[in-house]
Amino acid sequence: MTSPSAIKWSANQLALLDQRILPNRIDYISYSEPLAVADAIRSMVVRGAPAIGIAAAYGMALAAQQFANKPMANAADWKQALQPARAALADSRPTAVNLFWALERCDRAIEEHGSRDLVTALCQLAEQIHAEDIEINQRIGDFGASLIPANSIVYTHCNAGALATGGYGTALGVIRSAHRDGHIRGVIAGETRPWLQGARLTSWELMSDGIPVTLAIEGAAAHLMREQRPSWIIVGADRVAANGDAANKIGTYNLAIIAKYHGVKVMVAAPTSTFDATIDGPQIPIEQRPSEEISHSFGQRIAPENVAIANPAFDVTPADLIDAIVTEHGIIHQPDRAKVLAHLQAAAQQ
Ligand SMILES: CSC[C@@H](O)[C@@H](O)C(=O)COP(=O)(O)O
Repeated sequence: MTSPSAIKWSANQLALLDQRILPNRIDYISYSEPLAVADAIRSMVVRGAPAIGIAAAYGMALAAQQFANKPMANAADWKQALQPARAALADSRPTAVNLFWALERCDRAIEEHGSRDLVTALCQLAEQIHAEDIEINQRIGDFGASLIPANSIVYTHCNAGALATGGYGTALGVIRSAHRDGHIRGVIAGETRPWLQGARLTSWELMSDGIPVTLAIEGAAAHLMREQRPSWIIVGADRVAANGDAANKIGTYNLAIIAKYHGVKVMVAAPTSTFDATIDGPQIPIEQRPSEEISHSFGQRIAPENVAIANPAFDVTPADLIDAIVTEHGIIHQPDRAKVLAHLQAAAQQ
């Protein structure tokens, strides 16, 4: 796999690959301030649900480093000291539940370590979350690939690749594993307005790995599904709810409806850290992004001044349009509440 890492951590320093300028420039930005990490998440320097969670964990490690030389009596002192950083990170992007999952793991580390070397503990935890994610994606990739028939064209949306995760990717992990198995004839990547993750990131990631990819605008999806007969739509998720509904990049719901009409199957590839068993699909908070992302393109105004703009960053695909949810623990076929909860219960026992 040849894509550069989205997140680098060495000698207790964080560097994030600036995904806003890919693929034209490969630049890393260094971070020593947790509030700057929150800004980096909000402004899409780092994006993709698992990568957001990993970056947030490193943000908490950086926050702890700022208090390395201040005496803390107990966990409550640490919690209070780290609260502004935690609040800023939690406020950065609302839909990706991996963000809150990572922050909750940090909360538990604070409780466990109290006044004992919490700086080291949070640094180690962030590194562990990062390393685990790569391994998890490889498992998702192999489970997902087992569903891809030989000689397949598959269709993906946004970027759920190495760039969106610790490495390897979720949806692109499935595609990587299926390509390794010789089952991929081609990948169609939807360009993904307005941030163009498909055009800028997915096509670049797949080309770097020698996986044949064709870039298309979203409006071509129905036409391409009829003409090219992909075997699967394969996407990632920002949050999978208890009833099996899945929030992912805006436009995923459209694709799932078009797929149903054309008899194309829909796969959601996501780690169990992307599940939120506390709510159903309709309760998933949907991030609304700034209107300038739609009214402007490459710094140039393209819509009339003052036009009303809707810019939801995600939509929710109902479970009955999803054929398989693939996690690091296996495959949930035709997901529903009972299957999702049973899968999570079994995963917790492993
Ligand atoms: C493995 S990434 C899964 C999702 O986070 C991905 O499909 C997606 O929608 C990313 O959206 P983004 O707005 O680029 O963060």
